[in-house]
Amino acid sequence: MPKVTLTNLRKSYGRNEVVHGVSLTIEHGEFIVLLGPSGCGKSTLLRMVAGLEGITAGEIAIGPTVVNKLEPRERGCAMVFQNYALYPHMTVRQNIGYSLKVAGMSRAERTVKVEEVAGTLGLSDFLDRKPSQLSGGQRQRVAMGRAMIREPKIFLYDEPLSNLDAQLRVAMRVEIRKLHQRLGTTTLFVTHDQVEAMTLADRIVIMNKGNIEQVGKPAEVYHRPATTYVARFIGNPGMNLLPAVADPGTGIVRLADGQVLAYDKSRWRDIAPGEITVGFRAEVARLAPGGFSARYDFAEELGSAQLLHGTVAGKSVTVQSVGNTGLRPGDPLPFAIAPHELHLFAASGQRFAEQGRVETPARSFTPAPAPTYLPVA
Ligand SMILES: Nc1ncnc2c1ncn2[C@@H]1O[C@H](COP(=O)(O)OP(=O)(O)OP(=O)(O)O)[C@@H](O)[C@H]1O
Repeated sequence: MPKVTLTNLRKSYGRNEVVHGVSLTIEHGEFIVLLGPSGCGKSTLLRMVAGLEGITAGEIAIGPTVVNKLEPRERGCAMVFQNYALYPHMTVRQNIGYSLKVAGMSRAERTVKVEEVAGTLGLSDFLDRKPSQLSGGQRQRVAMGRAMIREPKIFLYDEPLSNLDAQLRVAMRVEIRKLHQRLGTTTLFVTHDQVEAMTLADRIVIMNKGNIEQVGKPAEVYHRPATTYVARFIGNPGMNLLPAVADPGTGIVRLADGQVLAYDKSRWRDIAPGEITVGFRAEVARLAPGGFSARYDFAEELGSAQLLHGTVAGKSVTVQSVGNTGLRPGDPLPFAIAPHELHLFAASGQRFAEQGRVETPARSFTPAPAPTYLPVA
């Protein structure tokens, strides 16, 4: 499986530049997710790799070959679209086998290959149905089968799960991940859904207005967001971000309402005194009387926990709690945050530099005690 190298890739429509010089290497066999809000240029980037859009400047290489001038079919990519793009008058068998037929493969050979791919995707019982007789998830599997049968060097997915209901999306996510484990095909997957990105990707590329904001493993972008944009975009809810004034001498930050938070002074480098943004995740705040305090607004029930929404220094904050708090709107919402859980960003939105190597926090894991069995009498 080849690697894909994008070098300083630009795209303009008329005078409007929508991709501003993107460079990215997708390693051999890697699953990369392009993530960003609507209009950030992720589909354009994918379509440029596929050859469906021309490029304005820069270079795309698949393996050692620069493919800028190659036709889509010469690039070895197979694309799966959001709307499936199946032929409605053809059966599942014909849809999956169509590219082999066009390539002149015999009927007998085609039958073997189509049945093999259909088996992999759990479609064996539907081969003689038309797309209109299938569920959304089954149609999407046919679309994947059509891509797979060409044995592409690269899979390109453009929001393939957007038209599916929530449960089916989760099921298809698992199938796509398993398929990737089995085939190891280099994959570029576009989505605006950060949960999809976190669960599927080897590495996530977070895009903002035609630029790459951060590239990293899911845990990296979650635990060490490079900018406030990433901090807000990744995680559900996104990171709490509050404007503050830093005092690097004492290692505290002061919010607009005068409340202070202490950060880990030994960790952060080059914190200039003055305005910064301080961030923390909802799940690291502990409800604690006498701690830092917000005004309680309302709660969201998640089943396993509650998200408590409040206001501090005129900004919204969200903290997680387990169990019923009995709080009423307007009550104080007191909580504490350990200094090492705070993230510090410059006024520009860039994360401040940290000392040495900072590991992604490891979750402690305590094995369950071995079960004890009563002797059978
Ligand atoms: N054919 C076109 N002509 C002019 N502008 C275009 C064209 N295609 C896309 N754009 C613009 O390029 C920008 C990037 O579009 P793109 O479709 O890549 O975004 P996206 O991140 O994939 O968004 P979405 O999730 O909504 O598909 C947008 O501002 C869009 O309006």
